[in-house]
Amino acid sequence: MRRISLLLVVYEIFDWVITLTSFGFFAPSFVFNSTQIISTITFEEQYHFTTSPFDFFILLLIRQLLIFVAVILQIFNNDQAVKKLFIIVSFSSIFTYSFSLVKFLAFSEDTEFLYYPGVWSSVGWALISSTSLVGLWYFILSNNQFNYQRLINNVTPEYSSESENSNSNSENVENGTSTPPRVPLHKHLMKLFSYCGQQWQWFLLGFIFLNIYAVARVFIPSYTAQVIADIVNKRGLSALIHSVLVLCVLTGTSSFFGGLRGGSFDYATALVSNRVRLDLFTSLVNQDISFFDTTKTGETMSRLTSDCQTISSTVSTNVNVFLRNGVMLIGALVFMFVMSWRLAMKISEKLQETIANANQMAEEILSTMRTVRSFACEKREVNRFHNHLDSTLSVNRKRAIAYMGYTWNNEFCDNAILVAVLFYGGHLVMTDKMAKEELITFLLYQMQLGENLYNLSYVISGLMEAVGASRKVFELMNRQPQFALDGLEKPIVNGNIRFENVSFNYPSRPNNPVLKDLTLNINAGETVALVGPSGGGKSSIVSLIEHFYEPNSGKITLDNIEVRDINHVYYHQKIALVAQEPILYEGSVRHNILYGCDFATEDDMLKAAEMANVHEFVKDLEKGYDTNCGEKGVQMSGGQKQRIAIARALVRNPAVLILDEATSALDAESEALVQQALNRCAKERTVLIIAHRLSTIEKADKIAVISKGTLVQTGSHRELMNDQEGLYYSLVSRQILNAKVDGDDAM
Ligand SMILES: Nc1ncnc2c1ncn2[C@@H]1O[C@H](COP(=O)(O)OP(=O)(O)OP(=O)(O)O)[C@@H](O)[C@H]1O
Repeated sequence: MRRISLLLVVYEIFDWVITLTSFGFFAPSFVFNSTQIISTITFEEQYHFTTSPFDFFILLLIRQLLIFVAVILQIFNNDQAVKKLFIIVSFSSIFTYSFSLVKFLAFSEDTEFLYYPGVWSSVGWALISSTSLVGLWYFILSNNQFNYQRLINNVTPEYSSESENSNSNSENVENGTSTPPRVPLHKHLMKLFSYCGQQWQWFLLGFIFLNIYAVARVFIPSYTAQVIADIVNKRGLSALIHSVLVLCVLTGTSSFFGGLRGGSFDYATALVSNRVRLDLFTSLVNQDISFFDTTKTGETMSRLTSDCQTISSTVSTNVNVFLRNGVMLIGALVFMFVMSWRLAMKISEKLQETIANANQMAEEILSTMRTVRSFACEKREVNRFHNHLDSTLSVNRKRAIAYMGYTWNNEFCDNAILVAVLFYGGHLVMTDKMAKEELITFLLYQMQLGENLYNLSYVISGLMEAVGASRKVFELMNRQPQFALDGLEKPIVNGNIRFENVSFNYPSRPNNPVLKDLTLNINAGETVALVGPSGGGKSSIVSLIEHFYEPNSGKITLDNIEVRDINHVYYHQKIALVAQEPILYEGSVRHNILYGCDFATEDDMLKAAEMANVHEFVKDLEKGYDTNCGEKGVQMSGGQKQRIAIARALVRNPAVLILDEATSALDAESEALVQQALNRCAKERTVLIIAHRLSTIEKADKIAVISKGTLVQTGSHRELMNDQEGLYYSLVSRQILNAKVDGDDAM
């Protein structure tokens, strides 16, 4: 509040001093005459529109009155009135701007006035103050979040700031993260432009072409007027040909360089787009796994595709348009449309959000079409998608209304100036104070000015659209993972894994302890089976060994070195996981086996494939190891996928192999093949298996029974079966361990 008041006082002092001092310079010299000020504001001299600067005094009083009312409203916190006043402020600024130009034209009726410093400073200050008043208002609004939010919410009622905040807060509480502070607009813009800055060579080249283009364009109205005047005044063919030729050269030059400019900026846009996408993708793949537990894939995809496209194309296009117009018109009516920008920004933010929701839903449904079809839910899903599209449409409707108001504003400004110039210019021509061609030239420049103003305001709203689209993108880009993968150690690994008093809960469920003070030792070379009731925490132990999460307390070590201190890439060469549902990528069998293992040779690959029983089926395929696995491995059977996944784990010759119910989804024959592969590779390394099949468990050197996040029993099958009171015994006898087995494999 203090800052705003100080700013207003400074502005008021400036306004008074410059406006009144200008009156003291209403003479063809730089000599200051204070009596001139008195005589102007007290009407001592007779008022005449073309000679008296008294109008500027009236404009000053209007501005001062508006500021006074603004301060009072601020004091009384009357946000509704603040909002309404802004419309008056905008119109007063548009009026001041238009009026000052007309007044300047009036002064210039007598060319002597053009030598009055007071004329220039009065008109100049009126133009500056008309824009700065809106700027000042913007400052007041942006310092008053509550007012601003209310203002926005009046336009998009279904997105009330309260519900928005509460939603994001509850989401964040779930995520276990705090709400990221909203990045100020200027920082946001700086970041946006820094992306353009990285491609400065292309923008510079475009800018050079642009300057040549602009210089040629600036002369076109003048020579167009010349051609019209030649025709109207019947100056003869040679004069006409001369003017037309000059016009041809000018238009040719401007078109040629205009094209080069366009091409350069277009290429720069593509480069910006690449950079933004790459940075976002890099940030995403470096996030901790808990981020992916709570973030919807469709939404992230939408950020990566449509949002990034909006950012790069709008920013670059606008840099292009802005430069083009800025070169042709310096100092413009930019701040006039502050509200339109803010609206454009907010609406675009909402729009991207609704699009992301619709995309997310569509992706989820299209990738699970079998389930949808088997439950005959097509119609239901179409309706759901329709609802999402409706929300997008409703935001689009708001945008259309905002755009309408914004166009009215622009058109009004443009046409008001045109009518004023026509009226006054017509009067000058009729009274022989101006030549016809001068008026035509003036009008053509005036139209160009209008077009430039229009384009500039378009730039601003476009930029705000980019800001809206980029908020979430930058939020994701700037998101710091909850823990860094910055370990440096590269020890020689034997494969001893220890959990020491480990407690853990998932960040998305802070109040749900998963592991409680768990201590577990897995010796190097041992095969250990984790068993226990569903939800007991077995897979969570694996996730912690994989370093997907960090424990809340306690230590997890590999050969006595904390997992977090070991180099991330090195660690995952030594520890390999075959997950319950093996994930294959689009690409050849070879590509999938060698995934993330650049150091392995073709021989290593073949050895791993043989050990995992992959070779046996690949050799019969027409393209062998070059056979495509299809998206997510759809072109492979379950057993084949599983075996390729095992080969992928083995190719890095890991010291620790983790198998998460790796054979549970297979039929007996495939299972036998996979099992054979596993038995083969269990030698010479530590193996940790989460298994429900007794046949697998029995063979383990040690069985760890995990229940409700604690280790309740350890020992060999025989030892554990001796304890008839123990959980293991009851699990086995209740046949829970072999619940997923179809008969003969069971105990
Ligand atoms: N990504 C996750 N985010 C939040 N909670 C989770 C997550 N994964 C598992 N949980 C919860 O953690 C607890 C332990 O789950 P975990 O998968 O480790 O059990 P499990 O012993 O492997 O079970 P099962 O034998 O059924 O696979 C459960 O209550 C589960 O709901």
